[in-house]
Amino acid sequence: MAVRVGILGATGAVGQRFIQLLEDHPTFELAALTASESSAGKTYKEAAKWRVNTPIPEDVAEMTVTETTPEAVPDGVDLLFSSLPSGVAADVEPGFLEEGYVVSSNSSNDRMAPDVPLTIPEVNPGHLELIEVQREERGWDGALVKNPNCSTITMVPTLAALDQFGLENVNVSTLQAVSGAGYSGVTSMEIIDNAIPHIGGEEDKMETESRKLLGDFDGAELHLHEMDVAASCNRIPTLDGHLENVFAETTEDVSPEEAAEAMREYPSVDLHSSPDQLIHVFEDPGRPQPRMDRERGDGMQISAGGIQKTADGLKYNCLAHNTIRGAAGASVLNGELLVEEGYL
Ligand SMILES: NC(=O)C1=CN([C@@H]2O[C@H](COP(=O)(O)OP(=O)(O)OC[C@H]3O[C@@H](n4cnc5c(N)ncnc54)[C@H](OP(=O)(O)O)[C@@H]3O)[C@@H](O)[C@H]2O)C=CC1
Ligand SMILES: N[C@@H](CC(=O)OP(=O)(O)O)C(=O)O
Repeated sequence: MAVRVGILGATGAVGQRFIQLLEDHPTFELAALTASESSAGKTYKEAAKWRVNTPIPEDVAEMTVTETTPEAVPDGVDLLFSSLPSGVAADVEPGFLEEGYVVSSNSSNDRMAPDVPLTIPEVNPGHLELIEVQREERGWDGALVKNPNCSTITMVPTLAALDQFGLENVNVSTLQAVSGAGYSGVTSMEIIDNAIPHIGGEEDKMETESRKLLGDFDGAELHLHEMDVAASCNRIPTLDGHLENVFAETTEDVSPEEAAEAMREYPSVDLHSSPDQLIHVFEDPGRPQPRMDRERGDGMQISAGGIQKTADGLKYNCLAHNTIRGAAGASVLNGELLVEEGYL
């Protein structure tokens, strides 16, 4: 079954990744591209400054970009991927949901709303059932699903694997690539020969979203995981791939070997964009590294390594591609889950 999809914010950095990932997708057929008023009416190749490392698909290059309104989206589109700036998304996403669209959104607005599923299909697919609560409370026929922040999604699968040992406190320090800030986010003068020890809003997102992702949904309400999470977020001069140093305290004693096995064996799911193995664990303590490991599993696999014991638990490093697993790929995977679960 082909599902006709659209991209809200299709000309942006994440929008371009969506187009790349949707080329030759077995289920999704791209039928709508939206952006701001200044791009509307132009062909995609005129409107977008294409910066992805594969050519614009020829058919997409000639498609006309429309305004980001429900009326502008052609008939027959059922699923929308959203990569709008979060302030814009907060204003316009509800209009699409009221018109009955299913929206898989990468934008950060509403991620912590109690009736919005924040999902990683391999970690908490059951949270999708919050859609029923959402429809009841908001009175719309559509469905809004969010994927987490790119730094959060890099760490959470590894924590999900360790949760069986009783996660109590988690501290994490990040080394984040410049693409996370968008093409014009940090200037070369700011970042070359430098590191910036602050990324606005990022620490709070890691501290809250991770507890929601690992929380329990009881059929009516979602209860956050009880662990405490403290994050320190840093921008470094890599292009893509967020590397993170995690310190996890557990109630049970766990050896590095047991932790590595738990991560390696943490199950993936049978969806097109999900890697065969969710977490690759390196023996070499010098891995993972952004340049060498971000493309693993077509950018969808999480890498981990350097697992060592601490007084109260473990420390290790993890890494993921921030604009694929951390953004567009995460939304596409959520779209595949929505299809699998019958929401489309
Ligand atoms: N860059 C990244 O790696 C990551 C980004 N994100 C999040 O994804 C979202 C998009 O980020 P990114 O792609 O970098 O952003 P960009 O600025 O590159 O792209 C923004 C997109 O939104 C459109 N847009 C802007 N304003 C409006 C408006 N008023 N009405 C309709 N469309 C509008 C733009 O269209 P136009 O070209 O016409 O201006 C463009 O298509 C953000 O919420 C960001 O926080 C999340 C994870 C990673
Ligand atoms: N803040 C992230 C990217 C981002 O836009 O995150 P979010 O999806 O939470 O808005 C980074 O700079 O790497």
